[in-house]
Amino acid sequence: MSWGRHIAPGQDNRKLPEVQVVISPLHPTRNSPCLAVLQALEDGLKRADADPSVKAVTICGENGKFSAGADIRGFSSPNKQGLGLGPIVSLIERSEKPVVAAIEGIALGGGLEVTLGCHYRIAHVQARMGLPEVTIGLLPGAEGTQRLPRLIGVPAALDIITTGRHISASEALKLGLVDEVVEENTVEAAIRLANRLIGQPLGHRRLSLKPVPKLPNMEAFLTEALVKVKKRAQGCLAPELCFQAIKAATEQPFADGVRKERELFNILLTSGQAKALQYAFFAERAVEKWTTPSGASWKTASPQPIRKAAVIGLGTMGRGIVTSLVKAKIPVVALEQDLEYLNTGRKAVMLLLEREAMKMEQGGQTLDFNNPARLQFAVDFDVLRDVDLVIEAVFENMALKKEIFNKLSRICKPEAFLCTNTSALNIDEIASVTSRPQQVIGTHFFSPAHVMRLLEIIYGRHTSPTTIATAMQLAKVMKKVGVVVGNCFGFVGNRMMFPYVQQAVFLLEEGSRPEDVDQVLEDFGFKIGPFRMSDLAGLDVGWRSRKDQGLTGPTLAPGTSARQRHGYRYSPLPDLLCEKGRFGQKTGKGWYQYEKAGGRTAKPDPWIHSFLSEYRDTHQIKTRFIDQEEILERCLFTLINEGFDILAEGIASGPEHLDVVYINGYGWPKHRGGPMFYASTVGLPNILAKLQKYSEIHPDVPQLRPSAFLKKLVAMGNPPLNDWMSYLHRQSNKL
Ligand SMILES: CCC/C=C/C(=O)SCCNC(=O)CCNC(=O)[C@H](O)C(C)(C)COP(=O)([O-])OP(=O)([O-])OC[C@H]1O[C@@H](n2cnc3c(N)ncnc32)[C@H](O)[C@@H]1OP(=O)([O-])[O-]
Repeated sequence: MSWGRHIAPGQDNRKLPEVQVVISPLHPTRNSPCLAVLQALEDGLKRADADPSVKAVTICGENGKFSAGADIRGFSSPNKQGLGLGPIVSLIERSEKPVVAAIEGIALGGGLEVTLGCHYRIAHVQARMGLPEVTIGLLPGAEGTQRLPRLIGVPAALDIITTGRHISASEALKLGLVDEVVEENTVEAAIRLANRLIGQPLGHRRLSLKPVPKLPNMEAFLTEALVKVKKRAQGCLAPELCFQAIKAATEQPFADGVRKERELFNILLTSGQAKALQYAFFAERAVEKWTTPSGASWKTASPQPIRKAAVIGLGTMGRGIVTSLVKAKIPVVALEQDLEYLNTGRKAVMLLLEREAMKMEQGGQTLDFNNPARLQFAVDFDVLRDVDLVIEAVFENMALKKEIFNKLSRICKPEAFLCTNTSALNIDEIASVTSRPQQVIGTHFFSPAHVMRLLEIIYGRHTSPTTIATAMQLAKVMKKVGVVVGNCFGFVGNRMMFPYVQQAVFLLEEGSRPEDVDQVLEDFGFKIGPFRMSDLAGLDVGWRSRKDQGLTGPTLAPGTSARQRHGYRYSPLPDLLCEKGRFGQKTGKGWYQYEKAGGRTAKPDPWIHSFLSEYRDTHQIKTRFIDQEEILERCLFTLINEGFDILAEGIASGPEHLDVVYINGYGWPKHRGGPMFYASTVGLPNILAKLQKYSEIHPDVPQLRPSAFLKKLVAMGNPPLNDWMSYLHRQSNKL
């Protein structure tokens, strides 16, 4: 090579790099590699600048990956490493020698900001880029909010910075974020370009010197954009502060914009939200490392390949599951009980797939689903003989599920895995009718299954580690977050949801209106409050389950008190609504009224208000004003209390599991880190004191009685969340 020397780490075989710099490793350790990396980058640049034989510089990453950005753990370390990156980006930009970034793999966060200091950027066709700081509660604080709008304009910069989405190399090229996309060796292409640039003027390539491209209606555009950003943020601070930083770029000179960016960054850094979001980032990765109380673990279990899968039942859940499998490129057979159901299901699946294909096309991807080798519809169980895995997604009915599993056990090849999509039924009972209980597992999908990320993976008494590992691998391939949990009624998610919804209904009995309760929980950050949720899901679902449990309906013993079951408080309100045909959105009436059956806009319903007051009169309940604090505490603290019981019983192996379930399956606001993280921020002694208070007022509600594990943790001095599980079996002499 003839162009002189450059900075190129990890390219020893090319005999080029005399100055070696690694920008940031993909797997940062907990120490402070960032400081070392920054120092090395700064030293390398200074040496290149001082050395007259160096004519141009190339910056690349190690092992085919440019950089995943700053070490996220560093933001909560005392020296806040990573914050010195801005001046280094400026140093790169000021270089009198051309600097070219060679982007391979990923360039995210601080990594992409480094490239914005470079004079040119070349990306490999497979590379992905983005500024995901917003997703961990921050903003691109290395001058990225000031440089990106200057490079690609305000609308595109706003989109990328406030959503944190990753973009492909082809989109980056279209936007002007990179100058060239190559299919060959990116570093060599960058070196070639650097060679051509030697001696050419660089002023016009220094982004800090460029104006932000004007829009004819910048003010109106920004006003409208802020409304959208706030709406999407649902109480999360970072998107709005990202917006403010970009707005500063449109109004102020570069240096002032950078000062504003720093000020906003510090607000975010010290906000509890950033801590919660960063906890959520690591929690999601921690649950991949599953273990069970019997000692099975991700470390020793190996997943089996799934070359062909089947889905039984093409109702709402089955359709979404088929769609997810097709998107994951797993050939799938979709089975229904007869041709009529099959045709309805087929139409619905094809519609979903067409919509998904359209969405994917916008991102430059294709979805092949019109090929019988990829997707086959059938009514005959015989077609299941060669599949590696079956997901049964029929109606929640134990007898029906057992019948199907018995059949599957006889028809499927011996090594095939049998999964049941259930939200509460006993996995062991389902497995008991098969000859291979070790290959039976629960896979609880969330509706709509092709959209929702959560997959609760429930192992039974006999489920083998290989089966768990295979289900986890399937979740990953389907781009879902698999969380391994034990077998109990409602598993983790629904079990914690029961007391939450129960409290919401009790609050109606005592004086609240559905819209009051929903508002408080939506203000907290839930995407949707419990009554809007119940209307959306359909009140009849819970009604059917309560009838099966003998809590209501014809099997209820005559003379049972209306508001008591088994000696505890019970509210018949949801049953009464169902008896009146108010099933929620599907019937146009539920806890709210809708414009029509199937309508989606919930309006407070005066009928419900008078129904509630008549109900209170009938049962001689004195209506009282219930403040927001009580609504929030009673709903959330009972949910958290159940979480402590779940941990104590070994149903989940750590609080992160519960948090990941709630964030990904139940609309819990991510910027509050999940219910157990939230509990740790409120303080366990506070939660305990409030539960004790409410439990004294409502002694007939066992869900308000504080969990023994919660009490123990408080007695042990309120340890930090990541130490909780180590206290499970320790003795406390204060109890
Ligand atoms: C003023 C300052 C300005 C700069 C701000 C920033 O740059 S903010 C940062 C902006 N950047 C981001 O927000 C990017 C965040 N990262 C990602 O989005 C993804 O990790 C990925 C797309 C890079 C790779 O996805 P994938 O599915 O291939 O792999 P995976 O996700 O399983 O990760 C593998 C392992 O690496 C770990 N780890 C990864 N990145 C970081 C990190 N930055 N830090 C720490 N750790 C990190 C991860 O925890 C896991 O560890 P484990 O469990 O093995 O011990």
